[in-house]
Amino acid sequence: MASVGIRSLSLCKSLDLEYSEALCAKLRPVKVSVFNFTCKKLRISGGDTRSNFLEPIKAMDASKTTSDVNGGCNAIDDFLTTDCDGFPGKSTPKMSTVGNSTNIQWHKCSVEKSDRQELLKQKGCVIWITGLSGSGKSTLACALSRGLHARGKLTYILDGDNVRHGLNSDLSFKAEDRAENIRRIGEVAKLFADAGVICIASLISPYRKDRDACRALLPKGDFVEVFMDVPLQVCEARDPKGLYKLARAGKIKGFTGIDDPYEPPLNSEVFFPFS
Ligand SMILES: Nc1ncnc2c1ncn2[C@@H]1O[C@H](COP(=O)(O)OS(=O)(=O)O)[C@@H](OP(=O)(O)O)[C@H]1O
Ligand SMILES: Nc1ncnc2c1ncn2[C@@H]1O[C@H](COP(=O)(O)OP(=O)(O)O)[C@@H](O)[C@H]1O
Repeated sequence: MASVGIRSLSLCKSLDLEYSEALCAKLRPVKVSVFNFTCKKLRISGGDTRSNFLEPIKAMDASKTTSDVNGGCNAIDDFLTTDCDGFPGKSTPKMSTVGNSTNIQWHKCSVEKSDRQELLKQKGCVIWITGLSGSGKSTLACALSRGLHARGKLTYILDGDNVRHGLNSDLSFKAEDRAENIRRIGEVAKLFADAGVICIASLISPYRKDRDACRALLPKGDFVEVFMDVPLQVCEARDPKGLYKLARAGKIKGFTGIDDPYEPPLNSEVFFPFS
Protein backbone atom coordinates (compact mmCIF):
# COMPACT_ATOMS: atom_id res chain seq x y z
CA MET A 1 0.00 0.00 0.00
CA ALA A 2 1.46 3.32 -1.00
CA SER A 3 1.26 6.36 1.16
CA VAL A 4 1.74 10.01 0.55
CA GLY A 5 4.10 12.26 2.40
CA ILE A 6 4.00 16.00 2.43
CA ARG A 7 6.85 17.96 3.91
CA SER A 8 5.55 21.40 3.36
CA LEU A 9 2.49 22.64 1.60
CA SER A 10 2.25 26.06 3.12
CA LEU A 11 2.24 27.75 -0.28
CA CYS A 12 -1.49 27.51 -0.79
CA LYS A 13 -4.44 28.91 0.96
CA SER A 14 -6.99 29.91 -1.60
CA LEU A 15 -7.16 26.75 -3.66
CA ASP A 16 -6.91 23.18 -2.51
CA LEU A 17 -6.41 20.54 -5.08
CA GLU A 18 -7.51 17.11 -4.04
CA TYR A 19 -5.36 14.57 -5.84
CA SER A 20 -7.25 11.35 -6.22
CA GLU A 21 -6.60 9.83 -9.63
CA ALA A 22 -8.14 6.47 -10.43
CA LEU A 23 -4.72 5.16 -11.40
CA CYS A 24 -3.33 6.24 -8.10
CA ALA A 25 -6.17 4.74 -6.13
CA LYS A 26 -3.63 3.09 -3.88
CA LEU A 27 -2.37 6.45 -2.77
CA ARG A 28 -4.10 8.23 0.04
CA PRO A 29 -5.64 11.45 -1.31
CA VAL A 30 -3.34 14.36 -0.74
CA LYS A 31 -4.25 17.99 -0.61
CA VAL A 32 -1.81 19.82 -2.79
CA SER A 33 -2.15 23.55 -2.48
CA VAL A 34 0.15 25.71 -4.45
CA PHE A 35 -1.76 28.74 -5.42
CA ASN A 36 -2.12 31.41 -2.86
CA PHE A 37 -2.81 34.45 -4.90
CA THR A 38 -5.00 37.37 -4.05
CA CYS A 39 -6.28 39.02 -7.18
CA LYS A 40 -5.95 42.76 -7.27
CA LYS A 41 -7.93 45.04 -9.54
CA LEU A 42 -8.36 43.74 -13.08
CA ARG A 43 -7.72 46.36 -15.72
CA ILE A 44 -9.51 44.63 -18.59
CA SER A 45 -13.10 43.64 -18.07
CA GLY A 46 -16.49 43.55 -19.74
CA GLY A 47 -17.94 41.56 -22.63
CA ASP A 48 -16.34 43.60 -25.40
CA THR A 49 -12.84 43.24 -24.06
CA ARG A 50 -11.01 43.39 -27.38
CA SER A 51 -12.41 46.73 -28.60
CA ASN A 52 -12.25 48.30 -25.11
CA PHE A 53 -8.66 47.27 -24.97
CA LEU A 54 -7.90 49.12 -28.22
CA GLU A 55 -9.47 52.43 -27.14
CA PRO A 56 -6.40 53.78 -25.30
CA ILE A 57 -4.21 52.75 -28.24
CA LYS A 58 -6.41 54.63 -30.71
CA ALA A 59 -6.47 57.72 -28.48
CA MET A 60 -2.71 57.72 -28.15
CA ASP A 61 -2.21 57.09 -31.84
CA ALA A 62 -4.09 60.36 -32.53
CA SER A 63 -1.41 62.26 -30.62
CA LYS A 64 1.33 60.51 -32.57
CA THR A 65 2.35 63.47 -34.78
CA THR A 66 3.43 65.67 -31.87
CA SER A 67 5.42 63.01 -30.05
CA ASP A 68 6.89 61.45 -33.19
CA VAL A 69 9.64 64.06 -33.29
CA ASN A 70 10.70 62.89 -29.86
CA GLY A 71 13.43 60.39 -30.72
CA GLY A 72 10.98 58.00 -32.39
CA CYS A 73 9.35 57.22 -29.06
CA ASN A 74 5.76 58.02 -29.83
CA ALA A 75 2.58 57.51 -27.86
CA ILE A 76 1.72 54.13 -29.28
CA ASP A 77 5.28 52.95 -28.66
CA ASP A 78 4.92 54.28 -25.15
CA PHE A 79 1.82 52.22 -24.67
CA LEU A 80 3.39 49.08 -26.06
CA THR A 81 6.82 49.56 -24.50
CA THR A 82 6.85 52.28 -21.89
CA ASP A 83 10.57 51.88 -21.63
CA CYS A 84 12.10 53.65 -24.61
CA ASP A 85 15.70 53.38 -23.47
CA GLY A 86 16.63 51.41 -26.56
CA PHE A 87 15.64 54.21 -28.96
CA PRO A 88 18.16 56.66 -30.45
CA GLY A 89 18.60 59.94 -28.60
CA LYS A 90 17.79 58.41 -25.22
CA SER A 91 20.12 57.38 -22.40
CA THR A 92 23.17 55.23 -23.26
CA PRO A 93 22.10 51.62 -23.32
CA LYS A 94 23.74 49.31 -20.76
CA MET A 95 25.23 46.30 -22.51
CA SER A 96 25.94 42.97 -20.86
CA THR A 97 27.75 39.73 -21.50
CA VAL A 98 25.91 36.57 -20.50
CA GLY A 99 27.68 33.30 -21.27
CA ASN A 100 28.78 33.53 -24.89
CA SER A 101 26.33 36.32 -25.71
CA THR A 102 28.08 39.67 -25.83
CA ASN A 103 26.63 43.20 -26.20
CA ILE A 104 23.14 42.23 -25.18
CA GLN A 105 20.64 44.35 -23.34
CA TRP A 106 17.65 43.36 -21.20
CA HIS A 107 14.52 45.00 -22.57
CA LYS A 108 11.93 45.75 -19.93
CA CYS A 109 8.24 46.00 -20.72
CA SER A 110 5.61 47.80 -18.69
CA VAL A 111 3.40 44.69 -18.74
CA GLU A 112 5.00 42.59 -16.03
CA LYS A 113 4.56 39.22 -14.39
CA SER A 114 2.28 40.73 -11.77
CA ASP A 115 -0.01 42.11 -14.52
CA ARG A 116 -0.25 38.72 -16.18
CA GLN A 117 -0.95 37.07 -12.84
CA GLU A 118 -3.75 39.54 -12.21
CA LEU A 119 -5.20 38.77 -15.61
CA LEU A 120 -5.07 35.03 -15.01
CA LYS A 121 -5.98 35.26 -11.31
CA GLN A 122 -3.25 32.83 -10.35
CA LYS A 123 0.38 32.75 -9.38
CA GLY A 124 2.91 31.62 -11.98
CA CYS A 125 5.14 28.93 -10.52
CA VAL A 126 7.03 25.74 -11.32
CA ILE A 127 6.07 22.33 -9.94
CA TRP A 128 9.09 20.11 -10.58
CA ILE A 129 8.35 16.37 -10.44
CA THR A 130 11.45 14.15 -10.20
CA GLY A 131 11.89 10.39 -9.88
CA LEU A 132 12.94 7.21 -11.62
CA SER A 133 11.47 6.11 -14.91
CA GLY A 134 8.15 4.44 -14.09
CA SER A 135 7.74 6.17 -10.74
CA GLY A 136 4.53 7.92 -11.84
CA LYS A 137 5.79 11.40 -12.78
CA SER A 138 3.74 11.75 -15.96
CA THR A 139 0.65 10.31 -14.31
CA LEU A 140 0.87 12.80 -11.46
CA ALA A 141 1.65 15.70 -13.82
CA CYS A 142 -1.39 14.93 -15.91
CA ALA A 143 -3.68 14.49 -12.88
CA LEU A 144 -2.47 17.77 -11.43
CA SER A 145 -2.98 19.57 -14.71
CA ARG A 146 -6.47 18.13 -15.14
CA GLY A 147 -7.46 19.02 -11.57
CA LEU A 148 -6.20 22.57 -11.86
CA HIS A 149 -7.71 23.05 -15.31
CA ALA A 150 -11.09 22.02 -13.92
CA ARG A 151 -10.67 24.78 -11.35
CA GLY A 152 -9.97 27.40 -14.00
CA LYS A 153 -6.19 27.46 -13.60
CA LEU A 154 -3.87 27.66 -16.59
CA THR A 155 -1.18 24.98 -16.52
CA TYR A 156 1.36 23.59 -18.94
CA ILE A 157 3.28 20.32 -18.69
CA LEU A 158 6.91 20.06 -19.73
CA ASP A 159 7.46 16.31 -19.86
CA GLY A 160 11.05 15.15 -20.37
CA ASP A 161 10.05 12.51 -22.90
CA ASN A 162 7.96 15.04 -24.87
CA VAL A 163 10.49 17.87 -24.86
CA ARG A 164 13.07 15.39 -26.16
CA HIS A 165 10.82 15.02 -29.24
CA GLY A 166 11.50 18.66 -30.19
CA LEU A 167 13.55 21.31 -28.41
CA ASN A 168 15.88 18.73 -26.84
CA SER A 169 16.01 16.14 -29.63
CA ASP A 170 19.73 16.87 -30.02
CA LEU A 171 20.47 15.56 -26.53
CA SER A 172 21.42 12.03 -25.44
CA PHE A 173 21.35 10.49 -21.97
CA LYS A 174 25.01 10.98 -21.13
CA ALA A 175 25.56 13.09 -18.02
CA GLU A 176 26.34 16.41 -19.73
CA ASP A 177 23.35 16.06 -22.07
CA ARG A 178 21.01 15.28 -19.18
CA ALA A 179 22.37 18.40 -17.44
CA GLU A 180 21.67 20.45 -20.57
CA ASN A 181 18.20 18.88 -20.88
CA ILE A 182 17.39 19.95 -17.33
CA ARG A 183 18.93 23.40 -17.75
CA ARG A 184 16.86 24.12 -20.86
CA ILE A 185 13.65 22.81 -19.31
CA GLY A 186 14.39 24.86 -16.20
CA GLU A 187 14.75 28.00 -18.30
CA VAL A 188 11.58 27.27 -20.28
CA ALA A 189 9.71 26.56 -17.05
CA LYS A 190 10.89 29.89 -15.70
CA LEU A 191 9.45 31.63 -18.78
CA PHE A 192 6.12 29.88 -18.29
CA ALA A 193 6.06 30.95 -14.65
CA ASP A 194 6.90 34.49 -15.74
CA ALA A 195 3.94 34.29 -18.13
CA GLY A 196 1.78 33.57 -15.07
CA VAL A 197 1.31 29.90 -15.94
CA ILE A 198 1.55 27.03 -13.47
CA CYS A 199 4.27 25.03 -15.17
CA ILE A 200 4.51 21.34 -14.30
CA ALA A 201 7.92 19.93 -15.23
CA SER A 202 8.06 16.15 -15.20
CA LEU A 203 11.44 14.63 -15.89
CA ILE A 204 13.82 12.19 -14.23
CA SER A 205 16.29 15.01 -13.54
CA PRO A 206 18.60 12.59 -11.74
CA TYR A 207 21.30 14.98 -10.57
CA ARG A 208 20.72 17.15 -7.51
CA LYS A 209 22.99 19.93 -8.72
CA ASP A 210 20.96 20.38 -11.91
CA ARG A 211 17.62 20.47 -10.08
CA ASP A 212 18.98 22.93 -7.55
CA ALA A 213 20.19 25.16 -10.39
CA CYS A 214 16.62 25.24 -11.76
CA ARG A 215 15.30 26.09 -8.30
CA ALA A 216 17.76 28.96 -8.11
CA LEU A 217 16.28 30.50 -11.28
CA LEU A 218 13.04 31.32 -9.50
CA PRO A 219 12.08 33.50 -6.55
CA LYS A 220 11.85 31.65 -3.24
CA GLY A 221 8.58 29.74 -2.99
CA ASP A 222 7.92 29.66 -6.74
CA PHE A 223 9.69 26.32 -7.25
CA VAL A 224 7.94 23.32 -5.74
CA GLU A 225 9.96 20.12 -5.91
CA VAL A 226 7.93 16.90 -5.85
CA PHE A 227 9.83 13.65 -5.30
CA MET A 228 8.28 10.39 -6.50
CA ASP A 229 10.05 8.22 -3.92
CA VAL A 230 9.27 4.87 -5.53
CA PRO A 231 11.90 2.09 -5.19
CA LEU A 232 13.70 0.82 -8.25
CA GLN A 233 12.18 -2.68 -7.82
CA VAL A 234 8.66 -1.22 -8.05
CA CYS A 235 9.49 0.88 -11.12
CA GLU A 236 11.21 -2.09 -12.69
CA ALA A 237 8.22 -4.35 -12.02
CA ARG A 238 5.95 -1.78 -13.70
CA ASP A 239 8.32 -1.28 -16.67
CA PRO A 240 5.52 0.07 -18.92
CA LYS A 241 7.89 0.72 -21.83
CA GLY A 242 10.06 -2.39 -21.39
CA LEU A 243 13.14 -0.19 -20.94
CA TYR A 244 14.33 -1.72 -17.66
CA LYS A 245 14.29 -5.12 -19.34
CA LEU A 246 16.43 -3.78 -22.17
CA ALA A 247 18.75 -2.06 -19.69
CA ARG A 248 19.19 -5.27 -17.67
CA ALA A 249 19.96 -7.10 -20.90
CA GLY A 250 22.64 -4.50 -21.62
CA LYS A 251 20.79 -3.22 -24.68
CA ILE A 252 20.40 0.29 -23.20
CA LYS A 253 23.53 1.73 -21.62
CA GLY A 254 23.45 4.35 -18.87
CA PHE A 255 19.88 3.74 -17.75
CA THR A 256 18.92 5.65 -14.59
CA GLY A 257 18.82 3.35 -11.58
CA ILE A 258 20.56 0.50 -13.41
CA ASP A 259 23.94 1.81 -14.53
CA ASP A 260 23.42 5.54 -14.12
CA PRO A 261 22.87 7.29 -10.78
CA TYR A 262 19.74 8.89 -9.35
CA GLU A 263 20.35 11.40 -6.56
CA PRO A 264 17.17 11.81 -4.49
CA PRO A 265 16.22 15.28 -3.27
CA LEU A 266 17.24 16.04 0.30
CA ASN A 267 14.59 18.64 0.97
CA SER A 268 11.77 18.48 -1.53
CA GLU A 269 8.61 20.42 -0.70
CA VAL A 270 6.46 17.35 -1.45
CA PHE A 271 7.34 13.66 -1.51
CA PHE A 272 5.43 10.53 -2.34
CA PRO A 273 6.96 7.63 -0.42
CA PHE A 274 5.97 4.14 -1.53
CA SER A 275 5.62 1.57 1.24
N1 LIG B 1 19.25 5.91 -20.46
C1 LIG B 1 18.05 6.31 -20.06
N2 LIG B 1 17.84 6.62 -18.76
C2 LIG B 1 16.63 7.04 -18.36
N3 LIG B 1 15.56 7.18 -19.17
C3 LIG B 1 15.72 6.89 -20.47
C4 LIG B 1 16.97 6.44 -20.97
N4 LIG B 1 16.82 6.22 -22.30
C5 LIG B 1 15.56 6.51 -22.62
N5 LIG B 1 14.89 6.92 -21.53
C6 LIG B 1 13.49 7.39 -21.58
O1 LIG B 1 13.59 8.79 -21.50
C7 LIG B 1 12.75 9.30 -20.48
C8 LIG B 1 13.51 10.26 -19.55
O2 LIG B 1 13.78 11.46 -20.15
P1 LIG B 1 14.13 12.71 -19.24
O3 LIG B 1 14.34 13.84 -20.16
O4 LIG B 1 13.11 12.84 -18.19
O5 LIG B 1 15.52 12.25 -18.57
S1 LIG B 1 16.61 13.14 -17.83
O6 LIG B 1 15.90 14.05 -16.91
O7 LIG B 1 17.36 13.90 -18.84
O8 LIG B 1 17.48 12.18 -17.13
C9 LIG B 1 12.25 8.16 -19.68
O9 LIG B 1 10.85 8.40 -19.54
P2 LIG B 1 10.06 8.24 -18.14
O10 LIG B 1 9.85 6.77 -18.02
O11 LIG B 1 8.80 8.99 -18.39
O12 LIG B 1 10.86 8.81 -17.02
C10 LIG B 1 12.58 6.92 -20.48
O13 LIG B 1 11.44 6.43 -21.12
N1 LIG C 1 0.42 5.59 -7.96
C1 LIG C 1 0.54 4.62 -8.84
N2 LIG C 1 0.30 3.36 -8.46
C2 LIG C 1 0.44 2.34 -9.35
N3 LIG C 1 0.80 2.49 -10.63
C3 LIG C 1 1.05 3.74 -11.06
C4 LIG C 1 0.94 4.87 -10.20
N4 LIG C 1 1.26 5.99 -10.90
C5 LIG C 1 1.56 5.57 -12.15
N5 LIG C 1 1.42 4.23 -12.26
C6 LIG C 1 1.71 3.38 -13.43
O1 LIG C 1 3.14 3.27 -13.50
C7 LIG C 1 3.57 3.33 -14.84
C8 LIG C 1 4.56 4.49 -14.99
O2 LIG C 1 3.86 5.70 -14.79
P1 LIG C 1 4.34 7.03 -15.48
O3 LIG C 1 3.47 8.12 -15.00
O4 LIG C 1 4.44 6.83 -16.95
O5 LIG C 1 5.80 7.17 -14.83
P2 LIG C 1 7.04 8.05 -15.29
O6 LIG C 1 6.49 9.25 -16.01
O7 LIG C 1 7.71 8.41 -14.00
O8 LIG C 1 7.86 7.17 -16.15
C9 LIG C 1 2.34 3.48 -15.69
O9 LIG C 1 1.99 2.22 -16.17
C10 LIG C 1 1.29 4.01 -14.74
O10 LIG C 1 0.02 3.58 -15.13
